[in-house]
Amino acid sequence: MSDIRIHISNKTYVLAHDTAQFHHAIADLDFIVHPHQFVCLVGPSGCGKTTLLNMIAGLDQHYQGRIDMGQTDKVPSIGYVFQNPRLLPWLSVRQNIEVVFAHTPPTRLIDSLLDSMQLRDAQHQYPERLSLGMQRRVAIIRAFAINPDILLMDEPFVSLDAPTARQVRSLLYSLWLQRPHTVLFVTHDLREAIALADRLIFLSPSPMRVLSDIAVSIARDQRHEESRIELFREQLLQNHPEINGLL
Ligand SMILES: Nc1ncnc2c1ncn2[C@@H]1O[C@H](COP(=O)(O)OP(=O)(O)OP(=O)(O)O)[C@@H](O)[C@H]1O
Repeated sequence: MSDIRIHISNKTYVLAHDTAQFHHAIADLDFIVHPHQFVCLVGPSGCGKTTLLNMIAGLDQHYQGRIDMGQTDKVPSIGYVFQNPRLLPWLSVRQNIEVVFAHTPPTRLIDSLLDSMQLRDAQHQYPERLSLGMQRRVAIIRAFAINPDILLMDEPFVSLDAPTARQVRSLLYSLWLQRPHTVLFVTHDLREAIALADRLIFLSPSPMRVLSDIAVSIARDQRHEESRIELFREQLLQNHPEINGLL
């Protein structure tokens, strides 16, 4: 696995109600993601974060620029956890995970992921019986199960209550430590970003570009300490006036 290079020189949306007008979503966005890095993208609502993830996932190809996954011999595999867990209601938890495999699903891997996300007992339940936090955990397992070259996560804990968000975040973090993947994780929550990331990329309002690219220096085994996270956050806001008022 090599670096992922993202250079978007221009992304515009033509407006549906008036095709002569357009919205300039992204301009000169440039950054590199190193293998197995956990990168959080932080920016104001509507700045273009989901647009960028969709472009990386290949769901939106209408832009000028280049996204280079560094692989010429095979199409990179991409895991995508959307804001909405997008589970199929007629399939059980386990079947919702197995559905991503074209051939025989890897039983032991799925068992291990269900254990990591504390969902083994719920594996035969259907989505309507699950809490939102459980549904989000299933979506995370489904994305990890294919062992993707890059894992895209679009505010996966949005609209969870604070204790549930903390629980799912901590499960995700432990899973990622066991199986370190390259992650691009979108969030509005600066404390969440600091608790998870190797690197924080702050994005401007549209047209979106990189405002700051900051390494998180807190040791991995101290990320559960809220006082460490808060201290880092305060220093960050003090030392980087450009990100004040962004969120
Ligand atoms: N299909 C579309 N047509 C026109 N404009 C669009 C379209 N999709 C998104 N936009 C606009 O592009 C901008 C970026 O949207 P996007 O959803 O990528 O932002 P975001 O940063 O992910 O927002 P949020 O944090 O609120 O989820 C917004 O102004 C949005 O209205």
